Amino acid sequence: MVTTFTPRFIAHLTKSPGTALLLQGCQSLLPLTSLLRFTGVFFDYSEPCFVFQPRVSHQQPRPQSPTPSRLAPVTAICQTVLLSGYQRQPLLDVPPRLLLKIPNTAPFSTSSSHRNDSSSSSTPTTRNASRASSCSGVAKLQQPSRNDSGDAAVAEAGKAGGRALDGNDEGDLPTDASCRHSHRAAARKGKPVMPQRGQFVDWAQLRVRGGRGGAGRVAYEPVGRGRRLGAAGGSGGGGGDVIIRANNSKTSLHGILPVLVGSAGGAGGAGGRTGARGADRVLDVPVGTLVRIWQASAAGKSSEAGDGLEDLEDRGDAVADYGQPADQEAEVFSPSKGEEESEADAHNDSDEGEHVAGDDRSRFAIGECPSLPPHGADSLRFTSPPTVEVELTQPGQVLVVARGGSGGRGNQAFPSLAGRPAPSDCELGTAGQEFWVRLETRLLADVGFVGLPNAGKSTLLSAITAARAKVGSYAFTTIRPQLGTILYGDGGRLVTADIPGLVQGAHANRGRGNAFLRHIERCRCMAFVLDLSGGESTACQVARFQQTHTGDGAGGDEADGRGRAQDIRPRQTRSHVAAGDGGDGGGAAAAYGNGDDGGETAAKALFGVVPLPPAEQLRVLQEELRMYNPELLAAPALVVANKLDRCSDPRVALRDLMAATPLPIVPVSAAHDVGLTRLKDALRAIARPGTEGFNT
Ligand SMILES: Nc1nc2c(ncn2[C@@H]2O[C@H](COP(=O)(O)OP(=O)(O)OP(=O)(O)O)[C@@H](O)[C@H]2O)c(=O)[nH]1
Ligand SMILES: [Mg+2]
Repeated sequence: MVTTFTPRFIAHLTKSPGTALLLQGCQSLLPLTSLLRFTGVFFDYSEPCFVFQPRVSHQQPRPQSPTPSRLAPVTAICQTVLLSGYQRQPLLDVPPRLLLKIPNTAPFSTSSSHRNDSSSSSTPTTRNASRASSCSGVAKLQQPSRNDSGDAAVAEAGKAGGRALDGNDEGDLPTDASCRHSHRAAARKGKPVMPQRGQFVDWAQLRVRGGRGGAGRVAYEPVGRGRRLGAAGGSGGGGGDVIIRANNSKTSLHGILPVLVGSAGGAGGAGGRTGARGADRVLDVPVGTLVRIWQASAAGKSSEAGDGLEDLEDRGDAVADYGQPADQEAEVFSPSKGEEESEADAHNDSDEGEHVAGDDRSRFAIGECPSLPPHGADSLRFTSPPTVEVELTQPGQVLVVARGGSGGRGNQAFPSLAGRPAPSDCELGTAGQEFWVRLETRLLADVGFVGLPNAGKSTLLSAITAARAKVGSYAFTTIRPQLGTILYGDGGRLVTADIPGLVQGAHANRGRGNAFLRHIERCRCMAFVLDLSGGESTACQVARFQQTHTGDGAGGDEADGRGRAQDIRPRQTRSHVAAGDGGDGGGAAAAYGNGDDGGETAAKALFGVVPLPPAEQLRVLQEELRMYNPELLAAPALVVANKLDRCSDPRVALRDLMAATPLPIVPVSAAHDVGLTRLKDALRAIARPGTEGFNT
């Protein structure tokens, strides 16, 4: 019996919850890096070893050391991966329950290091050696789920039984510095780290390259007695494109590979045959994904980044033809209604990086970004505005992000002069276009919980759904949106989203507000979660503090926003307030840090806790939404007056709140399970009017 490994299969394995990769000594990290690229999961390259221990589902794993004979196929597998490169999906045939081990005796044999790690002072080899003894363990790999492409948000959340889709703790896109940090931290503790399937990942960045065109052929018409007749060498086929397609069944950008390359075109053949066109590489993304494209102009620099492309293919003369300012819209095509349905069905199983045969190209309505002068900047790694910015708003919309190179001409295409021998010239194919792409998506939920930090949104989500959101008595506990599903007795369900807390000035990206606000745009309705006691709603003070001490706040470029957002979480280990040391907003907000009380004491010491009346909280929130996008306020909404138990005089507080807003108000205590049934009915009534009535 033989188990077949494809990169997609490996990706499935690594996405499956409970799947583990075990790290022990490695012989060569080169195969390792290739495997990792295929899986889309980046581990710290300094980790000394990787063990893949696949097992057949009905059999128990057999913990044992690999024998030399078992080690043999590993090399073959790695070589297959390397040789096939990114051109084709290699098929790796190994016996089941094979323990794959790459001993750590050879030096680091590639110049590639982790993306953005090139500045690190210690070499991978050094770090590798220093940590070689720290890792051990047993790998458990599960068979992938066949139906991995995911359903709509409702189904996804429902399938998970309200399981948290957030990635608060571990497992995220490989390109995030903070994620790498957490990987390292976890790995130091001997824990394998990998993304959890179903996590909501709202952005990804990757490099795309069209496939190289096939080479032309030198051939001649059938010869007789050594005589050369006319030229008959065909031209090479064009390289495959890299295409991004909006897919209704996708809800997250989870598991997107960091590099996508179209297949190379086939070489020309004798008898004037043109080479086959390379297969397209199609990346399915959720509907509503914003695609930003940067020209990969700094070829040398990007190769330093260690993505390994240069090892597999000559860089050639990839011509960047994106030069369009971001405010101009690129042309995107949508399929007709009928096509859309059939497309969705036909590609339900599609995954990131799926190859689509050249013949199928006609089935896609392909939109192309217009050709414009190349951008002049040397490095466009998300430090400058994107050259193209497109939002895929309709299911089935496709965008060609990198065109494949054209095939080289065969000798048949060269002019032959009368009386002269047939031409013996031919051309190589040209390289495909190459770009950096950043994807951003927004979650789709029925109800979004919007509130200041610490208002109790996550507590509420955990109380009314099966999701287990992280709760902390400090601001910015939640830094990524999280989904949960409310299940009703009659079978109804409602997808709710816990949006990270907004601070005053969020519309100007303070406290990474833009990244959070854009999720609210995709919520059908809103529940403003207010702290009825007002005591812990220190967000406004945080913003004020940041403004005073940094002049800038915690906002900033979204490309590094995630790292900052992590920074602005309190540092639990700090025992005193580090006021005023923040070079940026993150440092300032870290001033909250104070282990036991979650920073409350520190906040009080800094600001003096002036309870923020619920009506004022609501005003701040609505103002931020209005400044960000006035249309948001038109969405159906209600007010959740949380922390009823903490309020000294709830009647007065509620009366004041009712005087301040016409919105329905539902008093609850999420922590003490008070008023939650009523809240669920109220949420249903605004999200699905007519299905349930309620009174406030
Ligand atoms: N007494 C009381 N405390 C509550 C209630 N709801 C939440 N809390 C507490 O309030 C604190 C903040 O709760 P979270 O759910 O983390 O607040 P959040 O709005 O998600 O905060 P961010 O993620 O920072 O935006 C925690 O200490 C909770 O235990 C409640 O109904 N009563
Ligand atoms: Mg929270």
